[in-house]
Amino acid sequence: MKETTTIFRSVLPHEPLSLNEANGFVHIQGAFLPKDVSSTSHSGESIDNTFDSTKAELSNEAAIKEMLFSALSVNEDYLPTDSPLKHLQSLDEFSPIEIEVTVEQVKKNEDTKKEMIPCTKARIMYSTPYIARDVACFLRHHKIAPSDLFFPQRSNMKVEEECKITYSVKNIQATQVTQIPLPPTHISWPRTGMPKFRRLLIHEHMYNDAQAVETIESERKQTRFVFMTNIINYDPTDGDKNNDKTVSDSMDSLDMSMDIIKKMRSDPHLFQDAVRSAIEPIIEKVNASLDMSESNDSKWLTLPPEVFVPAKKQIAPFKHCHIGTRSPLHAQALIRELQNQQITINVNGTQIKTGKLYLDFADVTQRSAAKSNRMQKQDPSLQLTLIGKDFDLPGESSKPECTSTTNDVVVPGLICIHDFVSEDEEQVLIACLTGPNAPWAPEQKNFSKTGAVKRRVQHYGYVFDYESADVLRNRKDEEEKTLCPPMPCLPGDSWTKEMLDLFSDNAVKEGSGWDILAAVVERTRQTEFDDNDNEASPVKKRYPDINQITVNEYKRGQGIGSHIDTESAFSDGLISISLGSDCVMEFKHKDTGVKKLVHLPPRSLLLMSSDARYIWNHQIVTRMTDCVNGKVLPRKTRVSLTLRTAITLPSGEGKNDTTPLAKVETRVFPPKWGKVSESEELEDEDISTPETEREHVHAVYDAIATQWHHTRGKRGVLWPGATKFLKELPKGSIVADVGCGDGKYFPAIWEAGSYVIGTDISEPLLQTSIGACANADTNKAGPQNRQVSSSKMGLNSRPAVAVGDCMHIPLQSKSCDAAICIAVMHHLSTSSRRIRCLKELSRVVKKGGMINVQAWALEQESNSKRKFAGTDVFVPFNAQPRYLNKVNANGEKKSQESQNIDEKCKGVAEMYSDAYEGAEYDERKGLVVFQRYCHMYKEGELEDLVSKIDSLEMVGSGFESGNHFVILKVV
Ligand SMILES: O=C(O)CCC(=O)C(=O)O
Ligand SMILES: [Fe+2]
Repeated sequence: MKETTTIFRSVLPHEPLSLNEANGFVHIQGAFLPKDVSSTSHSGESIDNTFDSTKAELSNEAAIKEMLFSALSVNEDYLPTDSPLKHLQSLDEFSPIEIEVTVEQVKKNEDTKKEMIPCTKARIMYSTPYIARDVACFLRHHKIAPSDLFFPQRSNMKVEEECKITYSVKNIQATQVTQIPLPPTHISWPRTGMPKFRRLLIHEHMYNDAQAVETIESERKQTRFVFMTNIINYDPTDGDKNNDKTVSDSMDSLDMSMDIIKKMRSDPHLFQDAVRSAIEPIIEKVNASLDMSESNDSKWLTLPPEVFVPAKKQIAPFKHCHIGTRSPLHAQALIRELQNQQITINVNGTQIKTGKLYLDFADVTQRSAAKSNRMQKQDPSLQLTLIGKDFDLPGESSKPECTSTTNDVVVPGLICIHDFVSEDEEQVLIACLTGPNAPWAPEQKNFSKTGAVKRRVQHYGYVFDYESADVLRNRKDEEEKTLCPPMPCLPGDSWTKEMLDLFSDNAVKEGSGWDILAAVVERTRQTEFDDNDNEASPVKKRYPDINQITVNEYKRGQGIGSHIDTESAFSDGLISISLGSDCVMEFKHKDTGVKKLVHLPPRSLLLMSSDARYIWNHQIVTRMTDCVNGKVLPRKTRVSLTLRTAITLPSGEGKNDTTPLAKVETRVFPPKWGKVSESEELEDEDISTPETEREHVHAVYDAIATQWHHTRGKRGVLWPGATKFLKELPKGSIVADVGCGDGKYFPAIWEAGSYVIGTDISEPLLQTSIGACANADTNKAGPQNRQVSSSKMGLNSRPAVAVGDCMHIPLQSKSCDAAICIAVMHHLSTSSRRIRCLKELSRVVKKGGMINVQAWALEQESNSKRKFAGTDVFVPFNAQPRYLNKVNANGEKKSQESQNIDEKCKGVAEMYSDAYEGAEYDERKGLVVFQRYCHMYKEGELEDLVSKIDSLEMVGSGFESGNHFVILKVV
């Protein structure tokens, strides 16, 4: 960390965090000491003072820094399950950026003034103040002792052995600190950034308790935040060409051209200014009634309130805003005057009538505090006392993010079966249907990049064409490549229920989502549904002809407009299976308009038949939460399976004389769009790079290279098996490290007395493997040094590295004595490419030479935080924009050089998600989330591949740290 004279101060409990601050800092104290400084160990035993600082390569402070860095960094798997740190480490971005450590003597306490004890202080820098806050809260709330931080890793920590660090028993004291000076007055809040708001819970501040009010007043002075919603109910997803013309809650009187929406989208200040001028008169009225002579604070009361508008990317960007007021009186006046009102706002000269406004108090205090408060009971009646004036509670529709509840819904023909799918099945199904092999309908293949979020869909068997509202085998132009993927089916027929369950259990173990989908379809076809429509003579209903699946993915906040599924396209009996999230489906009678709200829990099956299918519209309203029997259920990503029977309808005849279309099914997984080649063999020969790998492997590593090296490579956690393999090679071997990445294994190869030639397809990653050359003069080969130092090597040389694809390793045949290929094969997406990689390894290694291949395993240890729900999955990587390569304002990649964008970190993060395919922007954290394609190897799978190659002999195989490995000999 750079020397700095800037003073750090604690962040106050109610202080809004500043987005001006690119980094966040946590200060921890009083915990861990090198043995030579302290006199007793944490267990109270006296310790030997054998610490020899001349032996240690690092100073005490540097050693502690090293350990802290390692302990607080996210490390794949090496923390035991019971470590409290596991919780914190579930996210990559929690890795510290810099740590500054000082060890000093401090007075023990005031009474024993003389007694000085050693104390360690560290200031840890994180990428944003929000992460720093999370870490500080975590350390405090979990009462983390130094031993919790370090002990679990002892075996992995050479530094610890060398430096003999000892621990005090006291918990680590953690505070969030900042360099930003306190605002000069209590009335200011950051104007340039958006504070993170949350709803203010009534009981939190107990406004009806005079004493509490006083305390809060003195703490937070006069600032109050108000949330206002239903301003403009414009939802950009409404315009989709779906069968679902969204009948959102939009107000009837809204008469607004797309033009003004476009203008507002390009300049959110227009909306902000419009709201600000609309509320100004109310504030002025309050100000006029105030006695300005009363208090010193009077001058600030006249300051205007601040309007915070949602970020551009929000689904309903002009629906709500937050208003920061200078006084509780302002806030109350706004809530009183505007509650349930429709007002007219002036956007750049255009008059827009708002919906019925709903306002409530909001806050910017810590989320964790809010969370614990939320556990306490809430009394909704307090809402009225709070505002201090009787007025009608806003109607259901104007309540933000919440629906009302309906118990015992009766819609004739509607049946909901809970737990139709098991939790295990659900997990694997979701991983498969949202994973790398999912055949999204072409126009919706990409992750959403703009505000107009499109629901992604998949079709199997028949395409539902949203334009013609009909079912088609292929899309309009009849081209073969537009043939829709067939439905996955079971092997053979005559499946009993027991056989189905067994089959599905096994598919769960094998991570095969397609088999589970096939089993769930068959289970549905076999289900006998009660007929709640016809209680007098109950007949069971069955739908054995189901021949079409539509998969809908609803990201949080997405929905589907009110509709009745096309009658001429599908028979009676529509089935919707919900996965991943609760949701409320709204049914509205076609003629009477009667509405019924139905709660669909995850894993449930909903059958719409007879009336429910033909005379009730169904809809999922776009919103973030649902309210079921008084309980607010936040929505998560919901994946639904709509199972239907596509039909031909002879003209002129009734809906009962329909013929189901033929089933189109397959056992070739993953089902794909287009004509499936007759001979699978032919396809197997193809080793060209699939798009999935380009976007979700190559581009990702190029983009994240710097961070990868910084947060993972540098810590140099090596698989012991690989190190052992290297040690056993004859000294002086030339070792090809295929897919060497940032050269994590280079020092180990050197230490084993061999020479390395590293190849990798990612040039930026390869750059980091040679970048540490400048450290050659420190004479150290260590985790910080990828290559070998001058003293050890006799030469000031760098390792030989080359950019190259493992499909064509850029080395001559038989040029190496051995090869390692670690964590590479799990990024290859076809079996032909996996076989080719092994063939290439065997080609470059001499006869008799050894090869070590390691790849991620489907089967993870029970204590691992990694769990893979399928064989082909996306594994997210949270990237901090500051590490990413440069992009310009249009989201185009500019160059490979990495840049420092501390200042504008948050603001530009969005651009990165535009520049990189398969990356999404996490707004809350200001991070770019990349999805890495991974194929998880089942036990024995590597061995099977090896057996296909004559020139390779299996010498050993095994499992370590979540990976399968094979040791091969070239014969
Ligand atoms: O997602 C759902 O549950 C319903 C989907 C639906 O109504 C449709 O695809 O027609
Ligand atoms: Fe539908």
